[in-house]
Amino acid sequence: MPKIKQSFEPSPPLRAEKRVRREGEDGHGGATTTSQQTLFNFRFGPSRPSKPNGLESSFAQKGSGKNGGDSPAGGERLSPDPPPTFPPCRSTAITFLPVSRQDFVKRYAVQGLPGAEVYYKKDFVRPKQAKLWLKELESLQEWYRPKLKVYGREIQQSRQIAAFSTEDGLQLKYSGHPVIMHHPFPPLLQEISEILSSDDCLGSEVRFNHVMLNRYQDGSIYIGKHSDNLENKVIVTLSLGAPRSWIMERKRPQSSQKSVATNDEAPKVKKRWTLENGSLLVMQGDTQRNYTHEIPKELKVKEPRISITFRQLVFE
Ligand SMILES: O=C(O)CCC(=O)C(=O)O
Ligand SMILES: [Fe+2]
Repeated sequence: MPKIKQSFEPSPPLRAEKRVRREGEDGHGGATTTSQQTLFNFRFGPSRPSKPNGLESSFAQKGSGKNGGDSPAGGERLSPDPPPTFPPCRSTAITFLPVSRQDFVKRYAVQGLPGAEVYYKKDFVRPKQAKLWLKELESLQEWYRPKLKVYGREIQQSRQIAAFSTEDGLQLKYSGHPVIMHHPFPPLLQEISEILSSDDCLGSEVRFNHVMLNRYQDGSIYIGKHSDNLENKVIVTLSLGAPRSWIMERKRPQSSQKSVATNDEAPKVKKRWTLENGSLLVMQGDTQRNYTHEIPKELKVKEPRISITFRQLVFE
């Protein structure tokens, strides 16, 4: 694959490109252009720093041609490059690391949220591509509305969800109920996950073992103020469809954490912005510990939205 220097616009991932062609022909939006530039917008910055902790990237190895394909000096090349190999430990013991690309974190850090580590890129995927992905995800068979127990009564959640993991046996509770977890990721989610975990994007050290989808039929469907479990070390949300408001609010400090000098509580911190169609949001670090988030009701919104939340679920 030819490498374009000074640019972080990756070559089109082959499968993603084929997929768009096929869907254009199917009439879902009719976009038949296959140029990467019209679909994705991963340009994060001018330079790619070296990988943190000296980790070797399995993605970087793919195109390096170093896996046995190099011939000895002056020697004849006897066999074609073998298929790429991966470090043997990767399939069983995956290392999870947060997003650390300096070009990304500097450029997309959300200001004004002390004690949180949040990044937002408004135009991660072209709006047309985001709509195509929304359509494809809507046809998944795994959507369901969990039943929740509220004051002893069973009610059905209005928001549809679908959950997937990379490994069998990953269990999760959702409002006290076991989540119906499927594995592996469906092809589209696997493709997007690989795009995110690439050196052209968030970095090959940023990997995911769980994805939770949320479907908001319209603005009457919402998600109340909450924090996700601390096991969610990194959550990367791709928003598809209707733009929706997003509110983050600092949790009230415990009384013991009040300023001793003034006995004042820490000032309220609340921030609201819109998660656009095709946008990318990253939450990591102490964000869940210190902040709640929510998507409020907005009755003026008439279109559906799907959020894909790629997660690093790590139980310590
Ligand atoms: O839909 C979203 O963007 C947020 C979903 C969310 O907060 C969650 O699934 O925990
Ligand atoms: Fe959440």
